[in-house]
Amino acid sequence: MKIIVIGAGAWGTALAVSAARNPAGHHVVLWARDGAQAEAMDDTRENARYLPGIPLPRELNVRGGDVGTLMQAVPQADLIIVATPVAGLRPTLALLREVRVPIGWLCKGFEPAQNPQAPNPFGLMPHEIQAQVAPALQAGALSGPSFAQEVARGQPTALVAASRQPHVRQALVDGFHGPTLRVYGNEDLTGVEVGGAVKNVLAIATGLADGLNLGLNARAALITRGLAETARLGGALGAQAETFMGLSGLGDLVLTATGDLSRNRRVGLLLAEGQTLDEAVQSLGHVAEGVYSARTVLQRARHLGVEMPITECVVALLDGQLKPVEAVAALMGRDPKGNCCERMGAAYSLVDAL
Ligand SMILES: NC(=O)c1ccc[n+]([C@@H]2O[C@H](COP(=O)([O-])OP(=O)(O)OC[C@H]3O[C@@H](n4cnc5c(N)ncnc54)[C@H](O)[C@@H]3O)[C@@H](O)[C@H]2O)c1
Ligand SMILES: O=P(O)(O)OC[C@H](O)CO
Repeated sequence: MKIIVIGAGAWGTALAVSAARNPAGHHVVLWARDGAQAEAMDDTRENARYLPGIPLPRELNVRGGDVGTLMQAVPQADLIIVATPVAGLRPTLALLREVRVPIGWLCKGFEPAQNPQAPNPFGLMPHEIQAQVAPALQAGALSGPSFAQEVARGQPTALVAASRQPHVRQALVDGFHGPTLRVYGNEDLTGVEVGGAVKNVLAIATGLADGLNLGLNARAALITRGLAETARLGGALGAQAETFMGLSGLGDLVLTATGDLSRNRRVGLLLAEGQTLDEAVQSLGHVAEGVYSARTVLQRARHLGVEMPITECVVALLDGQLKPVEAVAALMGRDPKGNCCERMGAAYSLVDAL
């Protein structure tokens, strides 16, 4: 297959490396918007800025800079991957709107509201952005628990190819399934996108709780209740409940909330250390989508009448309305409702210990 990966951040580079090493013998082009970055990567055979220490295989073609050059290469592709953050999805899909080969995006997040004055002021999920700017595309998402560094090193990983169109799912499987990377199809694109976006918000919360030494019990409570609020939002948006028990739901939530390679978890840890949000974001050097998605997730939940208490606390923290210790107290100190064993009330003593 001929595969173009647009976006040479950590994840686009890792997947391009993985596809180029695939025994199926794909022809892979990795395209960076920064021409100088592309040249440096081609010279040194390393993405020193976003994925240092991983040699780029000889088979991987690195290109960049001129969008015209990219658009010349596009007609020869069998599969196009948009590897930008959510912030780059809208313009990139608009550029590709006439393309008729399968397209997959990798970003995990909800877009911030474009125009707060509009009649429907909510930010969108990736597939909703596509429906708006490029409705005729054959498209879907590649998601699931996957740190770029591990995929690039060839460590075993399982992903989800989500699309309502079976041939798009198949193209994503054909492009990336291999000896160390398993790719499973799922038609529930909404569920996969909700899982991928909300876990980033929840990872900020677990990073914060871990940074304040609340302990492993609190972390497990946050993950469990976080999964419950993710599934509530997903259900209200039309997702299937079982998606949240799979790789792109529970799987990605556990990885991101507990794995120290996570940039979102790192934001929570840095805030707990006393850094400001700006300092935390700057020091990452990579995108942490939860920072940009949290408000939209909450807006959509409120609009649908869905309760998302952990997301509420993360938004209040990011907006500076709560200090880290106050956010954690708010997270853990909710009134128990219904079945109290299932509620955060079980963790009250952790707050008292603060
Ligand atoms: N890194 C991972 O392990 C991983 C795994 C799965 C999914 N993702 C998701 O993939 C997406 C990309 O993550 P990443 O790790 O590659 O990020 P990164 O921070 O490593 O790199 C971001 C890349 O996007 C480019 N970029 C930034 N803003 C842009 C814009 N507005 N338009 C176009 N390009 C832009 C940058 O130049 C850079 O090449 C995110 O949504 C992330 O949640 C990342
Ligand atoms: O580093 P994070 O927090 O952006 O998470 C990366 C991946 O989404 C994990 O699946």
